[in-house]
Amino acid sequence: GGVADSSCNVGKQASLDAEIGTTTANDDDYGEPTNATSSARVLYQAPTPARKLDSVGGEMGVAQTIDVNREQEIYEKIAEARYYMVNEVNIEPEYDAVRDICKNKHESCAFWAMLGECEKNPNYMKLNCAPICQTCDFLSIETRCPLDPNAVDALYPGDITKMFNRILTDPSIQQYQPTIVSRPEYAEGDTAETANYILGPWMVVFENALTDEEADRMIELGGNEGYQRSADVGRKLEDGTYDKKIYAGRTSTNAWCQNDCYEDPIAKRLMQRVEDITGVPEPNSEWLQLLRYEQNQHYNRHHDLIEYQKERQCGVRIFTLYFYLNDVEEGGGTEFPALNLTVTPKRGRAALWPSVYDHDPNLKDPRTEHAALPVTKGVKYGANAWLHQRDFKNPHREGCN
Ligand SMILES: O=C(O)CCC(=O)C(=O)O
Ligand SMILES: [Fe+2]
Repeated sequence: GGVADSSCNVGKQASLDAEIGTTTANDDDYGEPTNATSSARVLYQAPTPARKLDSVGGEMGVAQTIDVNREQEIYEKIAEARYYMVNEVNIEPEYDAVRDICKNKHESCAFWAMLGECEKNPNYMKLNCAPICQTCDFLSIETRCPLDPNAVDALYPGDITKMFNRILTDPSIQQYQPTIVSRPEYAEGDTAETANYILGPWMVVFENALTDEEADRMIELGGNEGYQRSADVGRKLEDGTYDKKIYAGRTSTNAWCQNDCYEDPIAKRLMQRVEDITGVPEPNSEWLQLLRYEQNQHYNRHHDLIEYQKERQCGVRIFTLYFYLNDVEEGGGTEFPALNLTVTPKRGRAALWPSVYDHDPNLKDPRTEHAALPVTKGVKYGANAWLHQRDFKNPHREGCN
């Protein structure tokens, strides 16, 4: 089985593509950007027609077009880039991972670099004109998105037990009606005969995690954002990010509670509740994933933890808080095979489980593998809150994670 796709990479390409539209330059003086709408590319096409020399810079990716008015400066840029590629990138071991992918991807890279765009529009230029900007190192996500050595984790060893004990005792949380379904040891006074829970990882079901109005509103917000076929984590790409893959083992549709949904007062209240219940700061949470299963749709046995995120700024997923948003006519339970446990969907209910061990909160706890059983009658709506060791939202906006 795979793992549920995280919203980690969503929107990255779109924002990179958008960047180039903001590249501006002054008509009379190439050096000074203005707020004029003309892009460097448009500017380049007038007043003198381009002269395309296929041989110039072609060994560093796309051959560069030469503007006859700025010929000398563009040739200089290309010569400097060649020197950098031959004497640094092709030799130094630190470039091993990026050497083969460091290419100028646009014919105007040298022209733009001559205008100072590597500094003015770095997000686009450093990725798409890396030889000319001399930023091949930027093509590896480890370099582009370095880990902060001072970042604080949400969980250290022992914190999961503390958290669940707080959930069971803190008066402000009892309104959500937590019941323990699994815990590592018997509570004081309980025995195998009297306990109505199993021995396993910590797991709690809340009978009243959200009101009917809140549940209905979340379903409606998902509809507004638009439900699309759910994906899993796919292949690793050249720059260290991951593809998404559609597969027959996960047939639901989902929406992400970003943008308008994220600003909705009821969605905001729910995100705040996730923080209140778990104590994990809101920025550590992915945007709520709003799910819709029609008849026969399901999600095969899988684990929510995504291994590669251990090395990313957000860290691994540590908890899932899963909300059931409607009553399902038949089927659609969440099955935990290792625990011999199935949570039945019911509007207002939620289940909370860790993806990691209490003694090592960066290590996957395989006991919380689970599946969404097929809906056999009716429709099922749910919502995933996936909580990470560290800040998820801000790195995501930078194209990291
Ligand atoms: O729909 C469910 O019951 C569980 C969904 C799930 O496990 C997931 O989306 O990762
Ligand atoms: Fe899951």
